[in-house]
Amino acid sequence: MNLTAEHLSITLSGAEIVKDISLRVEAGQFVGLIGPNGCGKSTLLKSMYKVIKPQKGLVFLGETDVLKTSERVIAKELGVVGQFNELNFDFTVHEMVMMGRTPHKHLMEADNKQDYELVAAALEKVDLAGYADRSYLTLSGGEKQRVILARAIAQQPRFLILDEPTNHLDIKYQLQILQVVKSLNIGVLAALHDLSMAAAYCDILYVVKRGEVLAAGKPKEILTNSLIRQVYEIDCEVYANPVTGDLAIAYLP
Ligand SMILES: Nc1ncnc2c1ncn2[C@@H]1O[C@H](COP(=O)(O)OP(=O)(O)OP(=O)(O)O)[C@@H](O)[C@H]1O
Repeated sequence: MNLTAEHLSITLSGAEIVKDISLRVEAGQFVGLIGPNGCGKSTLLKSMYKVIKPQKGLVFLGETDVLKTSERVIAKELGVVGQFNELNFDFTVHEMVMMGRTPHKHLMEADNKQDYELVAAALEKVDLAGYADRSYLTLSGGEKQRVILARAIAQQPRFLILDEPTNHLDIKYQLQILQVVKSLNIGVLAALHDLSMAAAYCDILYVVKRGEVLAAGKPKEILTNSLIRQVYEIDCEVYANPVTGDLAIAYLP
């Protein structure tokens, strides 16, 4: 399933945070959104998953007009892993992940065998198989992040939006989470901070600065010394990692 944004503009408290952004993620593609703190990545993503209403523009998930369709209908197709995963009430890890099944069920419909299997499989995927009965509030930041991803996996979405999914994660789980997400083989739009990881996992990158798309394309084609300098105001040298051949970046003093 593909996702498109057409000419999105978002003004918050009088400031134009997202300025006429259009982007497209094809079915099965992993697309990254990169750019400095405060450039508007989360705001753009929130408008695409209906938490913020844009002043202008359209969002389509396949043929569905997202902004005109109910959250419940969208949630059958779209999974979201947001940036902040704090709760006021406590749930067990099992209950948290089971919430991913809600969009597929009628009101008061009991959880069935398939729901239980999907929840167990999702927890297995994020390496939290033994955590089902733990209280969510007692988990570390990285464990919480993986529970939220498990919830999105149990939801069986056809598209996934992720806002800094590797926040809080140590290197093992950063790699694991991106691999798990990639292995789902669904369209993914993810805001990412680590440029080398974004280059390694994303088919296409959109580079955002001050609410505008500065560049878009294949990571190896667009991540140049001059673009990184322009976006992040730092000096660097982009090179091919001699061990892996992947794009690597040396940040210069
Ligand atoms: N409700 C709001 N009212 C006013 N300004 C806001 C509001 N929400 C966000 N902003 C501002 O919009 C800008 C973009 O924020 P956003 O969270 O989208 O950036 P980001 O690119 O995701 O940043 P980061 O990498 O730090 O997560 C920031 O300057 C932020 O302070």
